[in-house]
Amino acid sequence: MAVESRERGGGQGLPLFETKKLGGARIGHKVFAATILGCLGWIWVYRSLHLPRPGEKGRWAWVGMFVAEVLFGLYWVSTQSVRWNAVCQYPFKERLSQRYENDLPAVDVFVCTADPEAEPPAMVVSTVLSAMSFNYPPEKLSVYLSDDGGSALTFYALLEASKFSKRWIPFCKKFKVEPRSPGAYFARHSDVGREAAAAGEEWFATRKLYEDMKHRIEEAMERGSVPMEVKEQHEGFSEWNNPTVTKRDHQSIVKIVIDGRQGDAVDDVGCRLPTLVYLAREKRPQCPHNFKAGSMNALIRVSSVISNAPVILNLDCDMYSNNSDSIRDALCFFMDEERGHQMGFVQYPQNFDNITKNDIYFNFFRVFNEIELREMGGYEAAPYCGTGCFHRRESLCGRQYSRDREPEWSCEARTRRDETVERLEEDAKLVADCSYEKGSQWGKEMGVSYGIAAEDVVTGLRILCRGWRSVYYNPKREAFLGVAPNTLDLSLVQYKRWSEGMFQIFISRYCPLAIGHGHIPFGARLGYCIYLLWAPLSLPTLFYVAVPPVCLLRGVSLFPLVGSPWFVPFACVFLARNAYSLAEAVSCGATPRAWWNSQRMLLIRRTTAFFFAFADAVLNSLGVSQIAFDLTAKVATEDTVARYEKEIMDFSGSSMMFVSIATLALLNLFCLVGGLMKLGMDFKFTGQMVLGGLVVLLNSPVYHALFIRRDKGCFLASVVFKSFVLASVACSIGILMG
Ligand SMILES: O=c1ccn([C@@H]2O[C@H](COP(=O)(O)OP(=O)(O)O[C@H]3O[C@H](CO)[C@@H](O)[C@H](O)[C@H]3O)[C@@H](O)[C@H]2O)c(=O)[nH]1
Ligand SMILES: [Mn+2]
Repeated sequence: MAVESRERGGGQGLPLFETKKLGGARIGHKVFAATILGCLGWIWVYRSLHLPRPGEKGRWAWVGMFVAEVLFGLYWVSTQSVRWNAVCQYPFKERLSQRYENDLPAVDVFVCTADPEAEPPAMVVSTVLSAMSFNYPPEKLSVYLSDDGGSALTFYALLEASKFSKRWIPFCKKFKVEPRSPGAYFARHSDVGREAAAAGEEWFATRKLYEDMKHRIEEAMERGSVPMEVKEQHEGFSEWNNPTVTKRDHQSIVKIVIDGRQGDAVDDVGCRLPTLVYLAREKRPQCPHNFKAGSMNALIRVSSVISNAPVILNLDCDMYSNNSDSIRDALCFFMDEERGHQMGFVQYPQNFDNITKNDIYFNFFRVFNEIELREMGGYEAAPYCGTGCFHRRESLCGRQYSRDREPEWSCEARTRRDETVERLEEDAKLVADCSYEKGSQWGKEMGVSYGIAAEDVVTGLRILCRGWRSVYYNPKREAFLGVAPNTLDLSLVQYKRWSEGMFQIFISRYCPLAIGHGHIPFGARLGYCIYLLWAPLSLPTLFYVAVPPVCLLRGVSLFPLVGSPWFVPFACVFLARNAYSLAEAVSCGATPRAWWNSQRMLLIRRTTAFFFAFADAVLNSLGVSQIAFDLTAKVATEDTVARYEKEIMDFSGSSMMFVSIATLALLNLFCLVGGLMKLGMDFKFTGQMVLGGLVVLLNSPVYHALFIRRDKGCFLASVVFKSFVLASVACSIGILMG
């Protein structure tokens, strides 16, 4: 097929994508890296030469500082692996359509949702509608919604969306609407805008239809049930007739809501509609369902029965498509005649449409998207990040890459064009049953991996180890936009899941330092470790922010005298590292204030989420605890949203993480004040005071919430009480020991 099509023209022989190396300040970076490395060595020499002898005061603190500094140093070295190989990708979708417009492969889009309360169905179906209206031949497009909430309300919302799509898709195509999520589009464009003026009546009518639909869905949500007359209209609701059907206990439900093969599946202007499928895989209390990984695997199998497209796009339910050409861009990487055959997956960055100017919770992965992922892409080993990712079905299903196999783009021979809908649904239900996976390779060699809270990253690594390559593509116009957590609690819970999952990978047999020889370049494997080691990084960080302040109270000096030559490397590392990270963030579009906020969030994450993740991962590996998937809620009360938009931190929550945040902040404050009173401005302690002073400065919103603010986003009284007690105990121990 490839040869034949190429002859049809379309810039014959020209590649479908180009990869360009990003040059930039390479020499400057090398000088910087060498300087830091030199200084790190200098610090280590200082520590080993000045270690207090056994029995001397502060020996253990010194040993701890030494170990922490060695670990920070090594970690820093690994972060350099993703700072010298950046590339930029340029797909040529015009060439793609010139050469292959009639032979484009079918694409299956998977959208996962898990809970109608945390993930409102109105939002979910907006994402589904954005996927249905991709600029792509509809007969080759199928959209699957996996509902782990097993909720009739979500099914109802999908039915509503299928009706609305008949109006929405032609509207999008006619007026070249972007983004094609109706929720996002109407939120962004008002009725006095240019768009409304251009489309006139039709614009208002479409918005009215959308708002009525949204209203009906939200009303059903509030009532907690689907309207009776709707239930009677669609036999699909009979699945929920049995009162024993609950979120955690129900049979497989598969409903082909739109069957794209049928002649009558057309929109308001007579164009074909894409296929639309609702899936709630079987759930039984005694049967582990493996969270999102389990739902992805059920989707892979169910879709193989119904449409079996060779390309799969995976989206979280909040990640709507912001660019209707993303499929075409992604296909350029898979279909390029030279290099396409080895591409296993194409990852787009995760972006959000609710980031505030100074990004108080450091949600926006700016440097990660603009620098680190581009570098991983430079190694052709971009990680799979769970959403916004196009997969080749065969690589996701566990197939080894082989040079000799021609890629198979046509739908598999086993197309079931003539099968009835009922038959397809019955067959699909079988593969969505719990029993289907028993004793199989699903979750192991096939599909998305089980047992690790970061199922996406480990799955990506395993695909790379089977010889496939991966691309990271970061287009100018964001391809997908989602909802970032808007409270501290949500953000920390999310980071806890990520860091725990990633550390689990590090201690599993898929540790990238141990596997991937010959498949994944060493630099990329080291690059993976940056994230996989988040959790253990909490230990030296906790030491570094808890022990020096206590030592200050005790009068134990941990840093060299200001003015002595030994002070130079400390100052150098501190200044150069921060200046560099500030410059990096600003060059990626962050405000200086956002950078400052990011430093606070790094401190908070490392001392809370990462630490608890570390503890849980260790317990988990000992078999004491089980992995969990704490969903990130995508809705919040008005009060919370208002605080988020005003960039006021929200500390409400009773988790131990909040106790840790407040305790560390208070400890540093008490010790700094105590130390200053006891020691005055002693140059021997300047280093410690500066360190403590910085921690206090970073924590200013914490003190504000502890002592001044009186709104609902403050710490709970119980958290305040516990942290005062803990901080005071730590200080007293310090004083007594001194
Ligand atoms: O049992 C479950 C739990 C979650 N989900 C879905 O998984 C997606 C991601 O969940 P979310 O709570 O939004 O987590 P995030 O932290 O935002 O997710 C990131 O991190 C996860 C791994 O930790 C990846 O699975 C996600 O794709 C990635 O976007 C959502 O669409 C959920 O509906 C399920 O389908 N079933
Ligand atoms: Mn999410």
